[in-house]
Amino acid sequence: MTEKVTRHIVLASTSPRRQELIRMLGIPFEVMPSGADEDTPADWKPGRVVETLALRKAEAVRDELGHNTKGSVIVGSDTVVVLDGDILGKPRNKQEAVTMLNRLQGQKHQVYTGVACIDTESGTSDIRHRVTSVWMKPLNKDEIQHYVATGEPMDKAGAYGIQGLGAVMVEGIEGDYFNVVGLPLSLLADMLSVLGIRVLGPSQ
Ligand SMILES: Cc1cn([C@H]2C[C@H](O)[C@@H](COP(=O)(O)OP(=O)(O)OP(=O)(O)O)O2)c(=O)[nH]c1=O
Repeated sequence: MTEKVTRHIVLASTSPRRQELIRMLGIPFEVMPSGADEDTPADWKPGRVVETLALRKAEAVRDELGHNTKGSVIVGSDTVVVLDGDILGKPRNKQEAVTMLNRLQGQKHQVYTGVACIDTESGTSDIRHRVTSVWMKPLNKDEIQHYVATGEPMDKAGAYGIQGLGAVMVEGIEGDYFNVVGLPLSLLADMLSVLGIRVLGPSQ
C-alpha cells in the first residue's frame, strides 16, 4: 500500500477540540502548545486578526523547534466571533461571558477562523481564513445565567460552544460547521494538498 503521508505535521495548539478535529483527517500528527502573544491593534479587521494570530502560533512552534523541524508542516489556527464589526474573543470571566451572550442572543453573527501552514522545508507560509454565519436564538437572562454556570463558555470565542450544550442556542448556520468549532477541515485539506499531503489519496 502506498504511504499516504510523507510529511511530519505539527499542530501548534493547546485546544483539545482542534486535536480532535485534525484527527478526523486520518493523518499522523504531533501536537505542540504554542504560547504566542494574542494581542492585536484594535482597528484591525477580523480576517487580518485571525490570519495574523494563526501565523504567530505556528511561528512560535517553529521557533521552538529550531533546527529540529525535520521538514515539518506546522499548522496554527485562531477563531473569533464578530458581531456588528466588534471582535469577541474568549471571555476573561463569567460576567464577560454573560455580557457577550446578552449581545449575541437573537442575532446573526460571524465566526472567523484563520489557518496558517508553515512549510519548514521551503520556508514558505500559506495563510487563509474562512467565515461562517451563525444565527443565535433569543435567550432570556435565566437561560444565559444557566449556560454560563455550566462553565462551557469560558474557553471559547464568543462564550459559546456550538458542539456542546451551546448547540441548543443555535438556530442555524451558513458555511462550514468546523470553522465555528475552530478548525475548518475542508480549508485545511486544501492547504495541505498544496504541500503534497492528500488526505483523500496518496501523496505525490
Ligand atoms: C464559537 C466557538 C468557538 N470555539 C472555540 C474554538 C477555539 O478553541 C476557541 C477560540 O480560541 P483560540 O484563541 O482560537 O484558540 P485556543 O486558545 O482555544 O487554542 P490554541 O492553543 O490553538 O490557540 O473557541 C468552540 O469550541 N466552539 C464554538 O462554537
